[in-house]
Order: sequence, then C-alpha cells, then structure tokens
Amino acid sequence: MAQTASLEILDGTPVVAGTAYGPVVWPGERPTYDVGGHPEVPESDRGAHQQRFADAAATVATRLRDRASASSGAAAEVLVATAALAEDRGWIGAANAAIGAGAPAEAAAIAATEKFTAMFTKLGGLMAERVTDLEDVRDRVLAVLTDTPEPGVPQPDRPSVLLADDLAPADTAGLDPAVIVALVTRLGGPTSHTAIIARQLGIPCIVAVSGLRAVSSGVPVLVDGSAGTLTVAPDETDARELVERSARRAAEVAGWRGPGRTADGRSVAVLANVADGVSARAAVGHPVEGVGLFRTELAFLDRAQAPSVEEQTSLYREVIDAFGDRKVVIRTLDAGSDKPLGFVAQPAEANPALGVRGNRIVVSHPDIRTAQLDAIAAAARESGTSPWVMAPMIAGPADAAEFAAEVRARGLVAGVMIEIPSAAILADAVLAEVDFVSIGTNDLTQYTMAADRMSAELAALTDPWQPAVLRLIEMIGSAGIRAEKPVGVCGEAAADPLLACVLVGMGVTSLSSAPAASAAVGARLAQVDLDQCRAAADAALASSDPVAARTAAAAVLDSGPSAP
Ligand SMILES: C=C(OP(=O)(O)O)C(=O)O
Repeated sequence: MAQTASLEILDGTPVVAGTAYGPVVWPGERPTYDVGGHPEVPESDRGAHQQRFADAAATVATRLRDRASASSGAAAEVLVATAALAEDRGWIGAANAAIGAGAPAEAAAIAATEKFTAMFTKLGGLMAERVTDLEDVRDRVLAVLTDTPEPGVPQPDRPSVLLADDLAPADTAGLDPAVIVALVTRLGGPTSHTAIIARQLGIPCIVAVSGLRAVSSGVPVLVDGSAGTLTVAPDETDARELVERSARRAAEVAGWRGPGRTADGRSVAVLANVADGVSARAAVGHPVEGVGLFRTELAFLDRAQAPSVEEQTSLYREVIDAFGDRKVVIRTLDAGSDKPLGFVAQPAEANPALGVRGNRIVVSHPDIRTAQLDAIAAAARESGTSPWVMAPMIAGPADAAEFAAEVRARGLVAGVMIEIPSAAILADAVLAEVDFVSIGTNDLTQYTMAADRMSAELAALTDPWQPAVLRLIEMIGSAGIRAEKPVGVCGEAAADPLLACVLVGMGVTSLSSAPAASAAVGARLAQVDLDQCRAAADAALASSDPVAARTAAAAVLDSGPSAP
C-alpha cells in the first residue's frame, strides 16, 4: 500500500481501463455450515441425503441456466459453464461417496468441493482461477440445502464500487454497470471470470489488489482501471473531475475513425495484426489503415505437411482482398520456439527460443521459404497489389541482405523484423539493406531482458517500458529517420496508447496491434503533438525503471499539446 500525505493507494493488476468513484460495497456473507457439529447419518438415511444433494445441485444448475438465458455474450457463457460445474459427474460422485461414508448432504458438498479445489489449486493457472467458481456452486447448493437466501452481490441504492476477495461468475454476470461502477478484487488474474465479464460490461476493473480487506463498506474510493490503483477516501472534487475526464476520453475513443495522426498532423499509420482471412475481414470493421503484421505461421500450426504454393496463394489473397488497395505487411513463417510447425522437422532443442526459429530455418529448409515467397508473389500479381514482405528473427545486416535479395527478385517490397537486440544495435546497417523495418517488441523485450515472454512470474521484466528496451527502440527509430525509411512497431507495445505516443516520439512511423486496440491508440495520438511525443520519449528514456518511465511519459502527455 502506497501512502501519500493523506491518501492510501492500493496497487493491483489493471484489467479494464476507466475511472470510477463511489462508496464501497462488499458482497454479503456466504452461507456457513459446521461440518463437525452433526452426527454420522445412519445408513438407512443415506439414500435420502444423496437425493437431497442431487435435487439441490439440480436446482442450482437450473437457476444458473435461467440467468444465462436472460444474459448474453461472455456473461451467458460463464453462467452456462458454472451450471455445468453444478452437474459435474466427478463432483456429484465425490459428494455421494462422502454421504455413503456417513456425511450429511451439506458436509458432503463441502468435502467434495475441497477435494476438487485442492486439485485445481495444484494445477495452477487457468484451473486455479476456477476455484472461485466451484466454491460459488457449493455455497449456492448449501443455501438450497439449508433453506437460506442465495448468496450474492447486494443491490446498492447509489452507484458504488464493488470490492470482493473474488467474484463468482454468477455474481459478476448479473451486475448492472449503472449501479456497480467499478470492480476490485483481492484475488484473481486478468483471465479470471471477473475480468472477462468486467471487460464485456465495460466496468473499470482491477484484480490482485493486496490490502483490500482493510477498506470498509461505505468508504468512498477512486478506481483507476488503467493504472491499476484504488485510492481510499480521495478529495471528492478531484475524484469527480478525474471520472469526467475519463468519460470524455472514452467518448473520444468511441468516436475515433482514423487515419492515425498527431494533433499537429504527423501521419502515423494505425494498422492491424491478423492471422488469416477471417481475422483480416474482422479487422476491417475497426478504424485501421491496413495490416502491419500478418502472422502467416498461425494458419499452419496444426499441419504435418507443408501447404502447397496454391493453397498459400489463396490464403494470402484472402487477407490482401480484405484490405483492397490498403497496406498489407506479410511476415514469412515464424516457425519454432512457441510456434512449432509440424512440417518444419527440427531436432529437439534445449532452448528453442534461442534456437532455429523464424528466418533461421532457411538453412535446413530453403524450399519452405522459396515456396512461401513464390506464393506471396503470385497473390500480389493476381490481386494487382504490392504487399510488403518481412522476415522474423533477423540477427543483423547479412541476414537482412540475403532475405531482401530473395524478396526483391520477385518484385516485392522487402523488410525485416527487428526483435533481436543485435539487429537493433546494428539498425543503421540493417536498414541499409531493406526498404523498411518493423520492431517486434514482444520478442525484443524477451531477448533484451533474458526473460521468457510466457512467464507470468517474470511479467515485470517482460514489460516493454523497460528502459533498456526503450533505448534499443530509440536507436532503431533514429536509424530510420537517418535512412528516411519506415520503422513500424508490431508487438503489443503498439496497443498501449501511452507507449504508442512515446514510440512515435522515437521516430516510429506505424503502429500495428490487435485491431480492438486501434481506436484507443489513434484517439490518444490525436490529442498530442509530435514535440510532446518527443518530450515524452526523452522523459521515459531518462527513467531508471518501467514504472517511472510510464509515469514520466504520462506527465508530459497529459499536459496538453505544446504551444504553437
Ligand atoms: C510481433 C511480434 O512477433 P510475435 O508473433 O512473436 O508476437 C513480436 O515479437 O513483437
């Protein structure tokens, strides 16, 4: 818990952006049952207890399904999944076994749940996040068995902030965003059901906040879903102003249609990352100006045989056709490491992220790259367009020159990803060999920080705001300015509106990310001018850690466009 002169600020993991202010409400008490306080059930009554348990579980499942029918989207899916837990054969079987050994139905519900939650917790990750769901089912069954009210979230009489240890899907799915203006939980991760439904409802949300239990019902709090902070008893006028500012920003994002440019008119293409024709056609519905990264390997992950040139041509046509004459950047297969391809036979590697990955397969499988470039060239000819083509995992100018020669021999525009620190350090020499570069910040961060991008434990290290990563990006951006060649970013960093402005200040000319992020990025860029972006980049670069870099950049960017 951070503490300023008079304010307590709790930190957590940000899940849904937005700012909200209101008094705290906590969910009501869950039903209790004293397991030890009941005698063993005589054998003759055990059948009746098994029936009571089965009826109670069926009642809970039916109620959850009825609520699912009255909901939609993720909320409905989550409620159906929770109903299925109430009917789970393994869980019911464990309860029947406990009753068979003499436990009353109530104690059996508790024992069966304990057995499964222990197992889920041991498995960790997504399974561990299902513990809350099963405990909720248990409490609902207990409520039916003990004839007490169903547990759940209170209905406050004014807009309030809901705090909880964790919320069961059935609680979250029924929330009214007009009454519950923010959600903050002590437990849970960004993929928990609380998080999924908060996203669907658009309720600002933070999870994994320690110290939350010390905040009592009725205390006013300010929730910042972007920063992941909860401020206890803030100044009311300041808090309301921050909420209004956040609402204005949300409206600007909703209304942003592109094209990407700063307030003073510097064009920055806002592009989409896609995986195939389906995702490309979906991306067209967002305010994007084209495709900045077509991850071609994702279409072939389950294939044992290499796709033919014809099949590839038609896949590439689908993406090109979705965008008409707009820009499309196609990346050659990024095979290996976390994306192994069955048709790229590779001996087992002790350390695949540092192994034969991406463009490096050309040494052992030159025919695969040749076929892919031929297919891209055919798609370009057939569509009468000129897609840009780039290779992943390029270590330096020699790799870049070899790849560019192959691409240009087919009349296509040649570029490379910069995601290995060596290529960033040699950015001038790399740019001399190609027409453009695109920075893969996910891998650049992984390789710069020597931290596996898949590791939740190392999340603080795999943060693209790490000053060392920013320094490398700045080196690439400056090299692009000197070479007068485009420098894009196509990693997740391009989806962070604040970081996007910093990247532009470093010389980045296009930003490509999940299409859903495009409006927030474009709207933020439209609020700042290029000098501000440069000043924000300088402020971030002068910082010694990622949190300080973000704070310093935000201070510059939030100060409004610089004077003309
Ligand atoms: C865009 C990138 O590539 P990948 O597909 O490996 O995320 C990156 O590394 O930033």
